[in-house]
Amino acid sequence: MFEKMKRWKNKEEGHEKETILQGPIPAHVAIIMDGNGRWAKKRALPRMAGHYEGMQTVRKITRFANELGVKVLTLYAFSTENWKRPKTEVDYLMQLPEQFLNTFLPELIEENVQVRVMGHKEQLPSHTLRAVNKAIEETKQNTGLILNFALNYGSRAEIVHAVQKLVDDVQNGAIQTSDVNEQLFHSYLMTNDLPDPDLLIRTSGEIRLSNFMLWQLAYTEFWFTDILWPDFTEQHFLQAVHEFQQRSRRFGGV
Ligand SMILES: CCc1cc(N2CCCCCC2)n2ncc(-c3ccc(F)cc3)c2n1
Repeated sequence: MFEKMKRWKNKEEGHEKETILQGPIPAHVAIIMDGNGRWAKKRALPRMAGHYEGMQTVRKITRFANELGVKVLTLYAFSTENWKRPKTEVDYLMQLPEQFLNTFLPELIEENVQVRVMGHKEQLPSHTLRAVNKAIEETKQNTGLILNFALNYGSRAEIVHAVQKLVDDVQNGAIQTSDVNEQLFHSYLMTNDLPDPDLLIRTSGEIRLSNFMLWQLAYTEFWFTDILWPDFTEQHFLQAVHEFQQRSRRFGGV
């Protein structure tokens, strides 16, 4: 009876962190942080207010994932397609890394978090690049959670760039065509020293990958939620990890 009541409580009120910690914790969690504009629109606020609130959720979920023992947290912060947004919005977005790091870098260092950025950094505004490079440099010795921001990132561009480098290496004799396999190809990707994501979370009800980590997500468990990113909480994160723990993962086997 007690166990039934406890299961009912977990189902009704969410999952206890202690219960989740008894099961496998996904080593690499990737999140497509969607719904910031819609969150603002629902409140008759400018879109930038949704991005600002979404940034607060980044801090909250980073702390919590680190507490849970997640090893890598990859956050899709800006896609190569986002440049098409209005200039005022892009300009606002491009100052968020500085705003986030100016506020939270001391806390990230305190919590032993290592900041990384994957994407085509060379196209970022110099002020943005300066801020992220400073954070990368100041946290590169940290051994806790790897906080990996996908910034000006597009998976198809990543794959094409990997093929170009691989073809160059075959042509200059660094490798043979017969050497090429999935493991070697992975070494040419931006995530070459990271494990593939075990769990992908996408918020705001969109059910698509949006050109995100197309190679790396081949065996990843997907968890989609209607929750808008600014409203995403530790409890939602626990729910996603709980569902991850419930799924038998077969990697294509039986
Ligand atoms: C450049 C676009 C962008 C957008 C953004 N949003 C807006 C869209 C998604 C929701 C989260 C808030 N955040 N939040 C943190 C960063 C960030 C990036 C790199 C870094 F080293 C430190 C922080 C961020 N970057």
